[in-house]
Parts: sequence; structure tokens; C-alpha cells
Amino acid sequence: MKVLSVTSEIYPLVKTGGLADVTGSLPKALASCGVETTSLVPGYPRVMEQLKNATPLVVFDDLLGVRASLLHARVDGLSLFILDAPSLYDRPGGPYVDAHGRDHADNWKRFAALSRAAAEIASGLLPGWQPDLVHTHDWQSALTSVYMRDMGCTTPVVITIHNIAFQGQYSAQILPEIRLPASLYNMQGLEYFGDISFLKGGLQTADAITTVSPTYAREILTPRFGMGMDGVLNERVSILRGIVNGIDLDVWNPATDPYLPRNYDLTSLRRKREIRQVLMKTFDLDTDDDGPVFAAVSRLTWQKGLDMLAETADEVVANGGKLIIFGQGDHDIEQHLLATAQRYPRRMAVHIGYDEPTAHLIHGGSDAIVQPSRFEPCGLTQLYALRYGTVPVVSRTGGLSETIIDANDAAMSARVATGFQFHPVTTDGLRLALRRAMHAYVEPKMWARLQNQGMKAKFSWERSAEQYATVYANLIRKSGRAASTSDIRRASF
Ligand SMILES: Nc1ncnc2c1ncn2[C@@H]1O[C@H](COP(=O)(O)OP(=O)(O)O[C@H]2O[C@H](CO)[C@@H](O)[C@H](O)[C@H]2O)[C@@H](O)[C@H]1O
Repeated sequence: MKVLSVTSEIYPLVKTGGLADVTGSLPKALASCGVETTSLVPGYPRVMEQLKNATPLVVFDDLLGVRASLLHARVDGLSLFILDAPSLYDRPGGPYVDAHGRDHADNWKRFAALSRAAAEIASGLLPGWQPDLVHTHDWQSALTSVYMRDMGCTTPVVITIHNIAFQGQYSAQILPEIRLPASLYNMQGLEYFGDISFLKGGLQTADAITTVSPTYAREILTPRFGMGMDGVLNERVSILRGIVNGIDLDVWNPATDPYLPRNYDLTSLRRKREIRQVLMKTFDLDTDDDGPVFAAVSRLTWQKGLDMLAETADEVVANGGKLIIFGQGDHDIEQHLLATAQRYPRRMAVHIGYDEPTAHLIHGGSDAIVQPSRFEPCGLTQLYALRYGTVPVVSRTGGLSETIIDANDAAMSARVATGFQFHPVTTDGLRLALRRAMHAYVEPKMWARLQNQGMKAKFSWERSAEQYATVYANLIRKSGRAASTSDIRRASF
């Protein structure tokens, strides 16, 4: 079965968050279910730099008015189509924002073009290679199925919602420029509160809608979590389901992680102490052993609730604990966190930045990872924490509620607890959970049991990949097609 995955980021080439982790690791897991995935990604500078031996496939003379070419390459076991369109993607900054952190003004065009190119591939642009199914991710590739249906292409499409907060909402005036008919500006089409929404277009035209945990699949049907899309989703509830994310056990493995100063596993957990020392020094914190080191590695947005964590710093520090926050995002949240850290020199550190080695060091060296998210479709950092023997403290929402088992008395005595959950999602709720974690920390046996149980928890992709493969197979069967087995290597390029 051949699948075209369309995504705005993919690990290890370009990543701003969990979307890249999923689009980078799912294809490998799907391969063992007989699914060959090729992922279409924009040719951002950092993607182009990492390509070796890319094969040019076709040139688009007029992709929404822009000249672009399509390349194929293999990187790190991934089969990739790269949309090389310098006027859209070759610029400083990240995939979505410029060097000053402002959204690229033409994001609508950049991601409409990505979707348009995907639709043309699905419609048979490449001699010898046509997907049996298309899988799109979030608003950035959601227009793919809109273009496909507009072109008369009936290949099945799955759309995955990784985060419904991002919806690709723009003025309807762009419709002619993205070459979509004005007739799509209606309730059953792209119309969205007086504008258009790329995500809504995808939800209306896909054959299956998935999101990244069963709990979040239920939550987004409510006004509180649906963020305006709950109406559309309720209408399409029969094709909506949640499939929990897995993690790449090779990339996140404390026994082999090249970014850790020492490697360890379940039988050598004491080595974590040494990593902790390195972490303290890296973040300029006291290296004493008085209390736990709580850490957060996160995009700094309202969603992630780290403003609440900052408000609990007094309590953590008063109990001998330390706090590390590493991430980047909204300017105001960054400033608030930095200002709080100044009040607790050598006990609290906030570093604004984004890099993979530091994220791994924090997972290896801290005692507990804190994720006080206000909503969380799945969440990956708590899963990485489990694998690293680092105890998660999480809000009870979305995927966090089903991936962490709270250390209440029953779960402790049944030896299944893996972390601490809190609800309601408020500063007081978080404060209480941190208190519980600090009490557990001073009981070495209890803490070790939590670490042990967490490290044994299973969050590989295996089961989830099978679920995606079943969704794909059912759609292909329903569409009356036979999944093809031809391989991209046998195509004409
Ligand atoms: N400063 C930094 N430096 C280095 N790495 C950093 C970093 N800040 C964050 N990261 C990394 O980014 C990833 C974050 O993934 P999450 O799934 O936890 O959240 P995100 O909100 O980005 O993803 C969305 O999509 C994913 C995938 O479906 C869902 O799990 C999630 O709930 C949803 O919000 C992790 O790999 C983390 O290590």
C-alpha cells in the first residue's frame, strides 16, 4: 500500500514540535505493516541543506503563480518528496515565523501551494507513482483534499488533527489566489466565522479524521476544546477516532542516547545522578541534593500552562527543589518566566531556546518532567520522560490523562502508577501535585518504584501504527480500489 503523507515538518529534517516527531517516526512503524509512505515537505533551507543525491522529478511552471520543482530523496530511512519553491520557502526564520518570531505574511500561500502540489501528485502527476491513500496533518496540509476533490480525484484521504488550536484562518478574498472556486465559501465548505479555514476544508473533505488520543477525540466535540470546530466535528463524528501517538524508541533511548553524558537503563538508574550534576551545571544551578529537579521542555504558549508552573516556584524552592524551563514561544510568556527565574537565583533557570541535545539532557538529568497543559491532544514529552525514568507531573487532560497513571494509593499498591496527575487545571491543582511529588521524592523506595513502572510502560508505535494501517486499508477497500504494491524504487524516477 502506498501512502502520500503531507506535512509541514518532519524529524530529523525540520521540527518545531511534536508534529515532526510523529510524521518522522510513523512511516518507519508503518513499514512493518506493509505501508510504504512517502512524505511531501516544503524545501525550507534547513531541509535543502540536508539533502544528498536528490532526484529532480518534475517542474511546476505555475504552482499558484510560483515556479517550483519536485525532488525525491531518501534521508534517514524516510522517503521524501521535497517541494523546492524558493520564493515561498527559501528565507530566514522557521517554518512558520520569520527571524523576529512573526508569522510569515504569506503562510496561506506557502501551505496552499504545498497542498496543491500534493493534490497533483495524488492525481497522477508522476509517471509510475500514484498513492493509494493520502494522509494530511493539521491545517498546513489540510487543503490537499479540497484541491483533490476539486480536481475530481477520489483517492481516499485521512486527516490527523495534532492541535486544533491552529486552524489556518484567512480572509475569503484569497480564494482566487489559491485557485479555489468562490462556491466553496459556504457552510459545508471552507466558510468559517466570516473567513475561510484551511483546517475546516480538510475536515469537510477527508474520508477519515483522526486525532492523537481517544480522550482528545472526545474532548474536541465540546465547545471548550473544539475551539470553534466542534460543530463541524459533531457532524462528522462517525469518521472521527483517536489513535494515541507512539514514540521512536531508537531516538529516545537512555541506553544509547548520544546526547547524554552517561547512558543507563532500568538496571543502572543510579547513573542518572551523574547526568543530573551535568544538567545542574549546564543551567547554572546549585548542585546540592536537597530536593527534586522539576523540568519542562516545551513550546512556550498558553496551551502548555507554564505560567502556572512559574507561579509555584516559591513552593518548589521552599522545599529544596529546583526548576528548569527550556523552550521558546510567545514573547510575553518568555518574559514572565525569565522575570520569575531572576527571583530564585541558582534554584530556578529559564533558558529560551530550542535544541535537541538540551531537550535530551533535560529528560535524562531531571527527576520530574512537568506538563501543566491546559489542553494536550497527546503530548510526547511525558512519554519520553517515562522512558528516561523521569517522573511526569501532568494535568489530567487529553492524551496526558490516558498515558500517565496517577500515583494514588490504589495504583501504587497495584504497582501500576507512573506519575502525578492534577485536576482542575489550575495553579492550586498543580501546586498540590508538586507537593505530592516532593513527598514521594523523599521516600526513595516509592520514587524508585514510580521510575521503574514508568520505564516499563509501553509506548512504541507498534499498536498505533497497526491502527492507522487498518484505517487506511478500510478506506481503500471502501473506495473499491486494490492497494497497489509497487515500490517507489520501481517508479520511473
Ligand atoms: N525548546 C525545545 N528544544 C527542543 N525540543 C523541544 C523544545 N520544545 C519542545 N520540544 C520538543 O517538541 C516536542 C513536543 O511535542 P508535544 O507532543 O509534547 O507537543 P506539541 O504541542 O509540539 O505537539 C502537538 O502535536 C503532537 C503530535 O501529535 C501532540 O502530541 C501534542 O499534544 C500536540 O500539542 C517534543 O519532542 C519536545 O522534546
